[in-house]
Amino acid sequence: MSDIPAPELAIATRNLSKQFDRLLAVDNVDLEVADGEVYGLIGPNGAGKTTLMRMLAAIEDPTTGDIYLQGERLDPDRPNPRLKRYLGYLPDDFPLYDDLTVWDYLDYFARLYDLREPGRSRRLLEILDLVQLIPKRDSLIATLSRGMKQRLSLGRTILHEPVLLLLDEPVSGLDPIARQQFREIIQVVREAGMTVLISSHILSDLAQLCSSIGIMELGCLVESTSIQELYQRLSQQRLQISLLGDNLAKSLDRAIAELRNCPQVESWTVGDRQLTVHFNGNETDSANLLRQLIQAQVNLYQFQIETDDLEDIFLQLGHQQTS
Ligand SMILES: Nc1ncnc2c1ncn2[C@@H]1O[C@H](COP(=O)(O)OP(=O)(O)OP(=O)(O)O)[C@@H](O)[C@H]1O
Repeated sequence: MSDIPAPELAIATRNLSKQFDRLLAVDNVDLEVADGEVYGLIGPNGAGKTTLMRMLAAIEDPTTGDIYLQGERLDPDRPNPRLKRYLGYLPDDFPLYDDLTVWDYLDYFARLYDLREPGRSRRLLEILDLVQLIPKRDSLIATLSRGMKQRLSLGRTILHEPVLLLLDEPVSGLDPIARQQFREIIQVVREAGMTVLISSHILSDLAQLCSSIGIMELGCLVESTSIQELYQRLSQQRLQISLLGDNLAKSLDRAIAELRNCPQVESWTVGDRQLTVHFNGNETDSANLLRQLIQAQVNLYQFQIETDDLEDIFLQLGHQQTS
């Protein structure tokens, strides 16, 4: 791809690469993120996600290739102040100043962005409300929990009303409640029209948040597609059939005979009082199979359809390093 990308793409890269000495950290990446998307970037440790984000944030210069933000080329040799204003970048290791209060910290950055009063205080209050930190406005940053600190960092990132957010592992180390709070904020930000590129190893979070997913491996973007398309193409369906202990051997024989006769059954494994069946049928097919099992007097107490989630799909693709 070497065409000029369409302006409705919030991000487009063309043949983007980054070489560190002999290591090609980002290898010829053509990334496209449409306006208004939440795009999840996943991949094993060292795949090149942070390096890619740092180039998009204009912190790292590409070795080769081009970056377009909102259709406009990011020129590494020029300061690009307008493009940088589009962007809010939350790195994975951004320092907070422990002995400032929450308010003073945000106020400091608001001044750097040249926000003037009375708009500045209004914006700070809006941000504190969004990141659920109004009760903490006068607390020292040192006294905040990790989740609060991450929400404060996110608040700092969106102070200047960017249209594109780059979030590098923003939920790592957060507990489930803190992650949920973070997801809620991202939903609000998305509804406000921002485009979000987010990297994470917590794939269940990305599955809930993202409209598209990109998978990086050894510097290459090996998948980039909508989450629906990814599920349609790669998600497998399983039936879990749990058997009662009474007459278990007989039940198992009868169940296996029915599975053999069912054209939608691809294979099965037998566990402890449990059959896991790879099944490619629809709801009617599974209803028919259930009826057959009951008519054959299989002593079952559970018959459940399960579908691969994003983590299953990722592992299935062989990217074993992600937690
Ligand atoms: N400044 C640098 N100098 C030399 N090598 C670097 C530099 N920055 C990154 N790398 C290397 O580039 C590769 C990609 O690193 P990067 O941090 O982009 O991966 P990642 O996908 O973000 O990993 P993680 O999931 O662990 O954060 C790694 O092998 C890393 O060691």
